[in-house]
Amino acid sequence: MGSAPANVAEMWRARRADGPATVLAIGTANPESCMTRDEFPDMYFRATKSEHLTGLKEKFKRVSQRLGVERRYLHHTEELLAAHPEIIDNSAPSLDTRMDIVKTAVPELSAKASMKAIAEWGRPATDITHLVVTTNSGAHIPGVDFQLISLLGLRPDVRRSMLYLNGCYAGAAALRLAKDLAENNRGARVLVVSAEITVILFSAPEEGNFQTLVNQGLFGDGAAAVIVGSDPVMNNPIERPLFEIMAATQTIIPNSEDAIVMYLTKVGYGGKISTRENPMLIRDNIEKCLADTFEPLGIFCSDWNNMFWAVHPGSSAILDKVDAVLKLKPEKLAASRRVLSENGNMFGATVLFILDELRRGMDKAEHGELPEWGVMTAFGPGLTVETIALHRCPAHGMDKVDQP
Ligand SMILES: CC(C)(COP(=O)(O)OP(=O)(O)OC[C@H]1O[C@@H](n2cnc3c(N)ncnc32)[C@H](O)[C@@H]1OP(=O)(O)O)[C@@H](O)C(=O)NCCC(=O)NCCSC(=O)/C=C/c1ccc(O)cc1
Repeated sequence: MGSAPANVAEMWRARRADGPATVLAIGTANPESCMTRDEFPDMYFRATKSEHLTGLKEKFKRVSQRLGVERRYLHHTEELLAAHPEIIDNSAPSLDTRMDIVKTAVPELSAKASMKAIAEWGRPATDITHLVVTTNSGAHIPGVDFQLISLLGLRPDVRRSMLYLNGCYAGAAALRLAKDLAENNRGARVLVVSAEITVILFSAPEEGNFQTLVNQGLFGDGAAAVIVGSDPVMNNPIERPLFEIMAATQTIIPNSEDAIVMYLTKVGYGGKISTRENPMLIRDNIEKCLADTFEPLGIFCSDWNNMFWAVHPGSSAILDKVDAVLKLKPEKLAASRRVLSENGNMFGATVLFILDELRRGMDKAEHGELPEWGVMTAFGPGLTVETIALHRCPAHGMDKVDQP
């Protein structure tokens, strides 16, 4: 070696960021077509030629009322379903058709959300160093991550991680991965994308199949993009830090492996969601997940109302149980309920929409009302729980750190 080698420990430290991973920008997008809870049953039973199932349609309306979804954006319009009759036939092989649809629809929706995030961030797309993409809608190689390089004009050497089929915890899992990437690679800027097009889950109503009713009343299409990086640049151009990601954990709820099971079949998704048990399993385990995430930070919270909340709204029944066990005031889950009501459950993208909703509160001069510390939590197959400790960034300069 020509020059004296640097101390290995110093070399290692120099490659790592000084500060925690920070959310620097958020963008969201939905398909154009929107259906309200009142409009959807007529379309659904007409498009699937099921209008003779009048009792089931009334039951579907009753179940839909309980799910907490007022409107949803769906890529599968009545016209698209009419053009692909195999999708409405529960016994016809339709996986190829569904995969063809999501192959372009998911990257396009992902790009729409990403462009918004990049525009807000204010730096060129070529400054993105890492890409973490997650979807349950498809399983192509090269995947959505690859398509985004040309759609967004990213560098060909952007380091990509594609997470397929992570269920509803996918968005939080992607954020957890982005945290590690940002903190372990000085100067890294990670684009996180979570996108869902639920045509993969569409099926016609059937007597005795309650699962279908829940699926068709609950899930919606959307994409969210978040830019994560440590040590925000404070000049030329300025980066605007929103939330510091202070801790991120993942755990499995004991004895819950059968609670949500999904798999691809020739007719799209198959599987089972234990609709009665899931709210209870989450209620009984959430406090331990919170303690395991916050206590290593030295935060022992005595009143969870002192935090802001981004809880994945699996359905309103799940939010009700979280509310009850943590004794939360009604406004604490307002962002989760609003996103569920306005978009449906968009799997992994949902918590990122909620984060966007929370920061909009900050932007609307409600900054003082958002507590300094907050929680993101998401649930999915496993049952897997992701829990993230968030620290709201001060509008300018540094807040002193208070215990919640
Ligand atoms: C809306 C539910 C389903 C029912 O609400 P409820 O307040 O308990 O309602 P009721 O007890 O009044 O029941 C309403 C109707 O539904 C019926 N029902 C009530 N549960 C039943 C029942 N399990 N059987 C069959 N009839 C019933 C009940 O009999 C009744 O029928 P009817 O008297 O004719 O009006 C509610 O329990 C609920 O929201 N449960 C939680 C749903 C849930 O687990 N969500 C998790 C979403 S996360 C997720 O699914 C992820 C998916 C995923 C996706 C993609 C991936 O790649 C991976 C994963």
